[in-house]
Amino acid sequence: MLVAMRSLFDLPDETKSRYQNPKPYRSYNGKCSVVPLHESFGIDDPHRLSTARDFTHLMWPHGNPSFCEALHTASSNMLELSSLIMRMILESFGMGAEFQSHIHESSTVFRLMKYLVPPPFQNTGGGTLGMVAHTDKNDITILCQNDVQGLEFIPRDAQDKWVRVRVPEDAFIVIVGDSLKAWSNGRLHAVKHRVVMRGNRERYSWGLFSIPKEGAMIRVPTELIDTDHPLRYRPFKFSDYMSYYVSNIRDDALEVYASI
Ligand SMILES: O=C(O)CCC(=O)C(=O)O
Ligand SMILES: [Fe+2]
Repeated sequence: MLVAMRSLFDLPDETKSRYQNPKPYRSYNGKCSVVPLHESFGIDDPHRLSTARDFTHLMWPHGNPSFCEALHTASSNMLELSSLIMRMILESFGMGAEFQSHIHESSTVFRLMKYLVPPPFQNTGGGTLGMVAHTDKNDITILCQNDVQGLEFIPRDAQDKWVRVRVPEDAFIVIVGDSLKAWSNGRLHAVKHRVVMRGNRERYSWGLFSIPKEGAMIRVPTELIDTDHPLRYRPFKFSDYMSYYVSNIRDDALEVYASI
């Protein structure tokens, strides 16, 4: 996957910019003014071979079978892992029977990300922001990276204290997003995270974002409401929440949008 990603990000900017998609966080996004070190693509469902082929063909009209194979295989395997983890989460709440409907109601976005080395004048001890602080909006995210660290998060009860994650080699990171937080009635925490670049090596990361399908409703199941856990979120359509977020980017979007 890393070899494949290098070949993708090494393409000329004009080629990468051919990838446009009206949905948020999909189109090629390169070196924007807020986070100039960051470049990314978001591809819907490349575990479907036809999607992986279409994307590959757009970037390499003469073909690039090894890229296509890497994209298709990584996204298929990470989808399997994501489904397994989702099944474990549902079972831990005694709701394993919901798994089939969850699968039926989800789709995926596979994101490919590169972070450049900060320029010398910015490459100081504090580091340079590679991705702004956010919570993921989807259900769960599975991330992989090369051996360049940079991910930071705020632990659940530590107001604004950023902690650096040291991701072991070949490990996956699993992040709960706002949708799963809302569905679980706040039992699961959607962690705030960001990327900070330090040092002199480029960082590559790639992730599978499991997303509620267009039109899917996020509704707290009655089994997860009791006197210790009164209902915290009203039912909402994921796509409406996404539209709200995109036009009102704010840290507490879920609470403002859906809390009771
Ligand atoms: O690059 C990373 O490790 C983090 C990416 C991330 O948080 C995201 O795409 O939502
Ligand atoms: Fe994220």
